[in-house]
Amino acid sequence: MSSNSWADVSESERAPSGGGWGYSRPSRTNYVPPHLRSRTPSSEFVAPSPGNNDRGGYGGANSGYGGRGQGYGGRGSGYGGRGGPVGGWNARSGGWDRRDTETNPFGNDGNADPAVNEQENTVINFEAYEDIPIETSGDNVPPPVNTFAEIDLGEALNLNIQRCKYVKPTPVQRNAIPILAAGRDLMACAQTGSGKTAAFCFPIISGIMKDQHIERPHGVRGVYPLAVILSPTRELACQIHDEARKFSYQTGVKVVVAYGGTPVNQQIRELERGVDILVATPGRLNDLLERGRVSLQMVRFLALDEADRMLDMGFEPQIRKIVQQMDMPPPGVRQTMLFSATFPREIQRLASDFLSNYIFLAVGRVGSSTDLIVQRVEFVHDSDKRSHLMDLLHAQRENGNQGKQALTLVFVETKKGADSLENWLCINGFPATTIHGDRSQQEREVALRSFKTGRTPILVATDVAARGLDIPHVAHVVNFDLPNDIDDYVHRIGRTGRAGNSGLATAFFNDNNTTMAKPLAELMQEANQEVPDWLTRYASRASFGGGKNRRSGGRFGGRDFRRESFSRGGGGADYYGGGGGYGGVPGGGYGAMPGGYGPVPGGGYGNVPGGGYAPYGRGGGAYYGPGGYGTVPNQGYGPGVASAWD
Ligand SMILES: Nc1ncnc2c1ncn2[C@@H]1O[C@H](COP(=O)(O)OP(=O)(O)OP(=O)(O)O)[C@@H](O)[C@H]1O
Repeated sequence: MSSNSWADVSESERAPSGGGWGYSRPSRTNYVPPHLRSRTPSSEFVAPSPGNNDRGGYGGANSGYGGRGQGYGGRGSGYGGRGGPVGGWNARSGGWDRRDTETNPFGNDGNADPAVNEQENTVINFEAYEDIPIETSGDNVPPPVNTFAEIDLGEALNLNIQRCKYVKPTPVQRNAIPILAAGRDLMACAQTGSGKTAAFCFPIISGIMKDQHIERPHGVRGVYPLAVILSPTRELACQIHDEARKFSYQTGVKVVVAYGGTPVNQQIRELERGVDILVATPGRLNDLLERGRVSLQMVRFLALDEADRMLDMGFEPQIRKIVQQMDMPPPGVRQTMLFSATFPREIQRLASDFLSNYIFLAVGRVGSSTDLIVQRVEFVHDSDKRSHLMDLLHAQRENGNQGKQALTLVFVETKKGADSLENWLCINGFPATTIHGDRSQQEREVALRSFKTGRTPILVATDVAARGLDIPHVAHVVNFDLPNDIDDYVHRIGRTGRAGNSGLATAFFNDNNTTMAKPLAELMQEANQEVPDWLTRYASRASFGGGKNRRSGGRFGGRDFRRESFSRGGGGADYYGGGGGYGGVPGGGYGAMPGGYGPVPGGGYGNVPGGGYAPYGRGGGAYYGPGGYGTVPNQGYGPGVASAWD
């Protein structure tokens, strides 16, 4: 395969000014870093508005869109469009070289010296990613790469990739990075835990590194990030910030995070020390914009992580405000990238407002869960849920599956329910903590740390922890209360089974969840999971079939909505690929389990021939026997096999 260096980008895609990404490249002396700028006596930065175009706004004479001197779209030296960057590498030594003082984000494991880290990342099971169906649609899609080396990311970033022990790109990285590196907009859908964060961070960081002399407006106060990454939750924003700091270590690219629930002035001070990449939650970013402390006029890269959530009803107005009503360059000038594991069709349609001539990428079946997660669903009445959970936890404990190496994440519907369940678990000898929207940010952060370190190996959470969080050793996700939306279920269970590892997800289902029966049964079937007969029966009852199944078409999965809108069955390969797929679980999948679950007559755990989930059936053997979960070749939790329960 030919290399996909940025130097290969076609002439027509390049910025008209010939200046890399179309940025002005004034002499270094013009550049004033924010921390110096804020010290100069100057007028206050005013966030541009339609009636205020004289500074920084669209059409302004000096720095606005269409401005002739230095502005976006300006002739000669303007921010005149996008394209693959050209020109040499840069560690951003002009302006704010902070490499000497930068703390090492790799910490003690660290390994700031990549030579120490030559060993392959043994955590990721790359076999699990072979044969994964991939679909791209859009014009002139850049070809995928097989190695990071094929992409011209820059030496400093390559060293950090080594420090992270990423040896090979994951499928979403193989496909998304060349697309983004070529300057294209992207809507990318890839399964939970498959490495989407790096897929959008790498091109952003290397894109910024490529620009030697980005000129930010000076003489006015304000902070001018070059990239904005938005995340729906504070914890996820922090996690992306931590990751991005590792990736940008010693590159001179500065990453700052801003999120609610913490003092805004502290964040403003941090921002004023300089920012290239701003990771933020929408509420806090709007606050900063309204205060006139941040300007988006220099933004070249916009990434929405969990993009479907960001454009869902709750967040959409805030996102529109940030992206369309402030001073952010429009689509086509900035580069926009949307990532999620789920992309309902109506959200895709909405999202297309933010994109320009974009490529749609689906890695795996859109909105599907990964085969790496064993999914079980049990019929449990509300009144029995606690004792049922207790049974599961006792079983784990008896099998030695607890503590730091086997964390359990329990999802509930309400904040009150979370507190009450946490309390009950603690009273009953299971150290637990909780995270939900009624807790202070400090409490949330303490809880998450306590869970990650295994001090409290059970975390009871609302949906605030459903998306994006990458917590090693989450071995079991329990949907104590099922969500009302199948996509939320996909994200919740995706807290386990990450980066090629196996995981277990158990859902408690009862008559309150009938609308979920059909989408849940379909999802499980798609992921090669054993669907209990009783669930199939629920799913087949017409009155229960509706559900909040937002998936497109008659077929489970969904795809680029443009294809569905514009072609009727004719064009395009079908990427669903059938069978096989992600986990490649041999032998009919996990626990080809005769007998049923729960209330099914003649079924239930205890009746699983040859096995049974201790303490329900202590026979050992085929399924959840003592000594480990299952005997699925390569992937299972059987004795002697590296197990998520170790
Ligand atoms: N190329 C790689 N090699 C090894 N490990 C990787 C690679 N890329 C990512 N990872 C690791 O895989 C894990 C999952 O990555 P990440 O959190 O980006 O997943 P995601 O696709 O964003 O998941 P979600 O949909 O839940 O947000 C992380 O621990 C990350 O460090």
